[in-house]
Amino acid sequence: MYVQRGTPYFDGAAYVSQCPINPGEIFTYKFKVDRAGTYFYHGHFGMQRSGGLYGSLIVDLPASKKEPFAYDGEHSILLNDWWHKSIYEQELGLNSVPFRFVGEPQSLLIEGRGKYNCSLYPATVPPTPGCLTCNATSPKCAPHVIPVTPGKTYRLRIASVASLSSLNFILEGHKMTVVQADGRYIKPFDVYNLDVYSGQTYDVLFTADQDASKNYWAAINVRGRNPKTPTGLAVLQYLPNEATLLPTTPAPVSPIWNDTATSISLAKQILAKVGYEAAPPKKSHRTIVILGTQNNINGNLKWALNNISYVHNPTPVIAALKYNIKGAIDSTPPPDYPVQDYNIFVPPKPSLSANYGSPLYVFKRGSVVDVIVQNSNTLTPNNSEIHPWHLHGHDFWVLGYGQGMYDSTKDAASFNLIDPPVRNTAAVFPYGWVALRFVADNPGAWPFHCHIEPHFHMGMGTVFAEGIHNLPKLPSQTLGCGLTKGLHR
Ligand SMILES: O=C1O[C@H]([C@@H](O)CO)C(O)=C1O
Repeated sequence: MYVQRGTPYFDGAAYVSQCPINPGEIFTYKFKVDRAGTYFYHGHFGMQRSGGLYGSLIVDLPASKKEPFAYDGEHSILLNDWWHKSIYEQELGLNSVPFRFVGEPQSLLIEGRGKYNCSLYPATVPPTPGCLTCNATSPKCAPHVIPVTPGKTYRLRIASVASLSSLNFILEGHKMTVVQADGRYIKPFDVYNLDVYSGQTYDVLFTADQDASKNYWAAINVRGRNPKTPTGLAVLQYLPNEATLLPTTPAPVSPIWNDTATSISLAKQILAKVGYEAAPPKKSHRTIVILGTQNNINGNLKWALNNISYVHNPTPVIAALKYNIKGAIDSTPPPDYPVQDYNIFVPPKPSLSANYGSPLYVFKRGSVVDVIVQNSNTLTPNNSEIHPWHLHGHDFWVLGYGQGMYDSTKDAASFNLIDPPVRNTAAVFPYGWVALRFVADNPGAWPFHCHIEPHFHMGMGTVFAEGIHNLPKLPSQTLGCGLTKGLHR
């Protein structure tokens, strides 16, 4: 389980440690509700999120405070993708030689509901009886309904816990004003469709100002991957119309999946609301450049960062550092950005083999860190994918996006230091880079990883740590596995 704004123990230890929770065991998570906004929680291990372990988390402002925007009502819009194969089968495929990818999802879900055309089910597999009787009027299978009163303004709290898909959200015929990203204020801007990457949240406002005799579709489509999944649909119900009055219009269409330019220009429109979010420090103390590559390690398909494919540490990282447990963690420093002449536009050379590892980046507490994530070509020629990068325990400023190879002299000069958005998940686009700045001011050990569940599973992550010795005594519940066995201090 992962809580976005947890205590150092739980938004870090529970994840980084991989300490299993035994059946029947009661585990308490504490976290400080320190910022109003739209968040979510989810399980991270063994593809738990793909299996349905997630939910939304909404933190209201104290009664004495007001948002800098007005609305009459609000709805949660939790987005996800869904597979028919169990998470165990998916995980097994990812770990197998030859590799079997999870493939495109069977359905896209809005608030946990989606649909599937049962006639596509292979004739050899008898459909479940529920599947046969499912239709739009059966309450069990009906799409999610978003009721609105004509003329009123609503806040949609959109969050994506998708395992794989980058999604594009549309409210048929309605303009949306985007006011928050990842729970932080942004300069409001208007859109008719919005890209939402896994791990991101957006708060948007819209007014129910269309023909009130009809209902409308709320829709999600796949971006960034050649879609094989039909549009995910919910019903925007104009009261007092019946919820079962389905729109007669076709499912809304998003920009075509490989129109990266549109996604990049949308990302660049997202700027902080000045006066509500602080500007970043003008300089960083340390810059790390992380090259993400897809690699073949002894026949296994993996992702690697600077040639290291991340494997989880069997010992809780925080405990290993705090108690100096010998041999518990990889003491080799993470490699620097590898080969200067690396060509990001072609698949990695077979001679450039990656290795497994669990290196840690340890930062001085309070220091300002820049992270440049560089994207590259996968093992498939002419292919580079979107990766939403997510940092636990901190928000970062998104200083800039660029195409091609990052150039430290030229590109650093173009960083936005005036009003970059503050967030916790930012996409790196195909063949591009993204520059992030954060203050290492939250004692703990924090995963930094691609939020695509199979990609993290395949090694696309690392751990950032700071101020471990400033942590109080660790709760005994975080100890007990790996080399912390029997260590109850
Ligand atoms: O990690 C991935 O693996 C597949 C493909 O690259 C190899 O099958 C895919 O589309 C991914 O996103």
